[in-house]
Amino acid sequence: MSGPPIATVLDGLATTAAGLGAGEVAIRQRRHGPNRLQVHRRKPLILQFLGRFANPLVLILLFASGMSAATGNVASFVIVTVMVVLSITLDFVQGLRADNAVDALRMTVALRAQVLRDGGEIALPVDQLVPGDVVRLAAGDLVPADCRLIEARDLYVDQAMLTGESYPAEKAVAVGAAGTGEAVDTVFMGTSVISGSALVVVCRIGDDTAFGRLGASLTSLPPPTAFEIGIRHFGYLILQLTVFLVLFVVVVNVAFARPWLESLMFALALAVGLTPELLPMIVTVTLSRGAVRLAARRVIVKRVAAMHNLGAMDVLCTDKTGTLTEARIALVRHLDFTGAESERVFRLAFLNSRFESGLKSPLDDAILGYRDLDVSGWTKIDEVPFDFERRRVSVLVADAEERLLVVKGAPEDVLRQSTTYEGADGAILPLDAAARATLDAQFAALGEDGFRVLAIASRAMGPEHVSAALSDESALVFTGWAVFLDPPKASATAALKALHDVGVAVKILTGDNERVTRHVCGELGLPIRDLVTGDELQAMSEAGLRARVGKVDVFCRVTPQQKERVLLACKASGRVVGYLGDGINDASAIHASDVGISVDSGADVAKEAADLVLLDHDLSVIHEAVIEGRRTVHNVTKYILMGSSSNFGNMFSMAGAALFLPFLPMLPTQVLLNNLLYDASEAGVPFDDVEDEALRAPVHWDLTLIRRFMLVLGPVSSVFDFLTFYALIHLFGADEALFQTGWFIESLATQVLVVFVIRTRKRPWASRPAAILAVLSIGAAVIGAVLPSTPLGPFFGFVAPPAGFYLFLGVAVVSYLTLVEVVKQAFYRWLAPKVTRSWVRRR
Ligand SMILES: Nc1ncnc2c1ncn2[C@@H]1O[C@H](COP(=O)(O)OP(=O)(O)OP(=O)(O)O)[C@@H](O)[C@H]1O
Ligand SMILES: [Mg+2]
Repeated sequence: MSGPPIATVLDGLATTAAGLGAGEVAIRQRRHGPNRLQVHRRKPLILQFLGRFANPLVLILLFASGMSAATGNVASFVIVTVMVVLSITLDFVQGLRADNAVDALRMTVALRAQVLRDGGEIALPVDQLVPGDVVRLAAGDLVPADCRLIEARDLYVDQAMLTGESYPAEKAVAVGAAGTGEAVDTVFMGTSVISGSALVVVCRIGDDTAFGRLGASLTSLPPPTAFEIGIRHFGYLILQLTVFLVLFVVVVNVAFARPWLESLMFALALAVGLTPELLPMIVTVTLSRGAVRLAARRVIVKRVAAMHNLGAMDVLCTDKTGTLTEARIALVRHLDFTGAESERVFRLAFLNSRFESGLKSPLDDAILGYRDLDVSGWTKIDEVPFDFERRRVSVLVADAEERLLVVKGAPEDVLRQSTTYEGADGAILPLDAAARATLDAQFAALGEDGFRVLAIASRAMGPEHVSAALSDESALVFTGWAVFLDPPKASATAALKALHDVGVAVKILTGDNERVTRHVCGELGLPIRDLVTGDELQAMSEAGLRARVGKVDVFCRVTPQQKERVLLACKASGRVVGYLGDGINDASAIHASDVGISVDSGADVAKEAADLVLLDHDLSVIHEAVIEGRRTVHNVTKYILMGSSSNFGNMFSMAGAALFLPFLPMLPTQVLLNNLLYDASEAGVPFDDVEDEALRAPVHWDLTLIRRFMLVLGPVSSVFDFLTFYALIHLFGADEALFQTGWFIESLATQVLVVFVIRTRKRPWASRPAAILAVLSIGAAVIGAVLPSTPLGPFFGFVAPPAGFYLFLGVAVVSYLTLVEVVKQAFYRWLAPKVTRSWVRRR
């Protein structure tokens, strides 16, 4: 890793064990700035705004209108410019407000570090760290900056993010100054603590870190969701149509030897009209609105794009502790081989939990919280930290008389390493088949009653034994059971039912054993069709797992890797899969899922990998999040269906009209005004309501549906346009200006008001639109109808239409909407594709 050696950077950073004082922190904050990466900072607002103009269509349009200004048509230039600026501003302001809202929410779940300052220890958002801060690291933490170790115990970090090495790297305080190199006593930003603990001093922050200097290359964006890909494909579809229409119009006009500049501007205005330029804004605003609504339920959406996957999610995998059970685990018994309460068992369990320095689990908290014990006579010599493969933890401790390796862990795993047991009066007896059978029966009985159990074992060590290793965890003496109660959560049953009712299947992926899990499921009324254990999983082929995974409701005694494997198999079988978990052992599964969910109190690595963070560890809010996700997909789809049917039909007929009319069917500025009013009316779509029926099942983005909708309803709109042409010319004897005016009014009214039909699959009157959408849509239609008769009219080249025209307009609009309604009903009954599972996001 490049950059100045950390030792040099450290010079002059006088740090005491008390941490920095407030005054010093302020000075350093001013000098070094926030501990944040450049790539995560936003561009200045003005650049963001100007960036919106860097759209080829807009540029050509501005250029062309500049040309026409040069040839005398200044009004057109002014109108085009104002319209472009207005439209971009509408988009920009709405989008910005949405982004700000989401950012503010994200801040509330920002990662925090345990920092020593002013003699105390506090949790601070990591961006407030300065060089010289003293930070405490524990298993599951993300390293917040480049730091040098002051103290470390069995510290292993995952540096794959920086070095690509997938195996854990051991870190230790360097002994002596020489020859340390940079890596062994240094931990880097972006890496994570796998096990052990440390006290470190911050040396480099933000862009000065090794991670920061690698720049944007590493902090690559997550792969797009299927919804994002779908939207992109929709963009391509529109682009093809646009190119086709523009070329068509230009060729026709050139063939008829019409004024080329005006023809070009007309073609460009059509292109602008066709482009769903509001789409990004609609998507952003819809998502952020969803995120804000969820925040009220104390669910923070970290990555808004995941909302769509949430709407499509049909399987939710979850861990057990804290989600399905109360997080408050209690130690209730400490039993010896005979099944009697034993002080010795408690003392060993207590020693183990007390001296264990790695990952503290709720089980440790339960042991330490049970009763205080004086262990001042004991010193800790070494430890073999807990990991989720071994499922046990050992500490090597000594007092005046003896030196002991104390082991506690999952009964299966501890018993496998035990050869003897402590009998009633402290006698060490061989763990023969009969004794094992007794223990198995005890363990089974406790599990049957829903108790979680850890086995406690020990091994006497000689004084020459100064460190503990994995190989010491053998020939153990089984001592007894620590028995815990982890009662099911009262609210979980209702939460599970709510999810089931809206088409989300729940699977449990737990590191705990089968009996306890069955017991919890029984209490919660969760049926188990099929159950697979980690050992069975190990023997299963990928294809075998994929075929079976759909019916398996519970996976137990699974390792973190197996959790991830189950998730990937589930995804590969065509499901959109969420994962809810809070531990280090859940991080890779969260990462592999379509919707990763964690809790605020969870491990850093789990929070970091998650798309959603729950402020309360509560399953019931997931149901609401799912509904919110579905709502966003529905509202974005509405906008797209609007744009691709009615708006598309209008632009299409305009291009067609250019064929046989001796003049332009609408002036370029009128086309742009039409488009602006249409856009303004659509700005209400993100706020629209979605009927309950549409929220009852997972929703999938479906380009086939959109394409068919376009092909069926686009022509319906065109038929009406041509009827209007006919009426204007033959009923009202329209000249150029009246024709353009009449068609402006009619096309705007139809394409804006059709939202009331398209927004629902039900009858329009059976589903009420949001007030804002109704006001904007009706407002746009009315403005369009009235504007030509106002003093502003002539400015746009309009004339006041005769009274009879408005009668015609009323009839035309009503019959158009009726026809669309009839076609819509037929479409959803016969033509719409049945729900496909084609859009599963793959990472
Ligand atoms: N601190 C500990 N000391 C000893 N053994 C432990 C400790 N924590 C966990 N274990 C063992 O490891 C097993 C798996 O851990 P844990 O239950 O936390 O996994 P999990 O997958 O997160 O489960 P859950 O779904 O209940 O959250 C436990 O059932 C227990 O046997
Ligand atoms: Mg867990």
